[in-house]
Amino acid sequence: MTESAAAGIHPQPTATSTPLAPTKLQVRDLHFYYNGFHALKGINMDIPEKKVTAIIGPSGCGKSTLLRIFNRIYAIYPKLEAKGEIILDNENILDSRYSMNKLRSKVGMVFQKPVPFPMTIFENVAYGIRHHERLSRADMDIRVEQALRSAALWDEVKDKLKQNALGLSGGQQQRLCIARGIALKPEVLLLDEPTSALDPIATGRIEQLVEELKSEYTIVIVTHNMQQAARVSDLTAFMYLGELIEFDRTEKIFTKPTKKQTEDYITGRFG
Ligand SMILES: Nc1ncnc2c1ncn2[C@@H]1O[C@H](COP(=O)(O)OP(=O)(O)OP(=O)(O)O)[C@@H](O)[C@H]1O
Repeated sequence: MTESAAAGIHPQPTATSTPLAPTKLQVRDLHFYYNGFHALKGINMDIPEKKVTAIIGPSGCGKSTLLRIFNRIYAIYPKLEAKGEIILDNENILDSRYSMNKLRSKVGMVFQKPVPFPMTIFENVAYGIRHHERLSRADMDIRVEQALRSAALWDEVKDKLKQNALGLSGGQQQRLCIARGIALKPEVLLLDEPTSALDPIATGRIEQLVEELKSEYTIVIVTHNMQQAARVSDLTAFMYLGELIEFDRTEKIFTKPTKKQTEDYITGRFG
């Protein structure tokens, strides 16, 4: 074993790159089937800790499918099947014995459209925490405030915590959903096109937030927006027809991609 492998630092699956950080999620020969349809074909990638990894590619290439496997959302549907391994902290999260509760506490997810619960701003954040932990009233107040501060929303909502969350703007709702995810203190945060329903100002705030959050969380973001991938991510994965075509440092993907398909996509020749 090499010294870096022994230290848990795995090279990215491209010949030229050197690892940015220890690996947090190791994807090994991952295949995914929707009722027999082969949607992901032998994906291998090492996602580094406390960095932002973007997944890009044309519609239908499997970006969201891959992201959702990281917290096993598919497991609730009987005809969906994943094969291969995803190692998180030395354990295979695809193993049916791996506890879903544990996975939910380690891996948080934020969806494309913000979907606050129809309850107060405070309760939106507190709800998930209550499911996992018993906290005193005072401790809960602190946790909710911390989460809202981390999501850069506290100053805007601190005087209206008892108001219904549905009264917030779209951008505020999305930051509330991020606060809800952060409140459980996950290690990995999955963002599925988190700004596609937002205006440019709200998008800018979320991008800034992603930049701030990466000091504490391993972030994986799916985006249709290549400029966004270039702005926020350290590494970019380009997918096409269920395969991982190229995965490297973002700067390299956008300036000197190795594969022709990547180049064609980033220069707008297809997709
Ligand atoms: N529930 C499903 N049942 C059957 N096939 C599905 C299902 N969801 C996705 N697929 C198929 O799997 C493939 C990958 O879909 P996925 O949603 O992961 O792509 P994507 O890259 O995220 O696309 P988009 O950018 O349009 O969101 C596509 O061919 C899609 O039609």
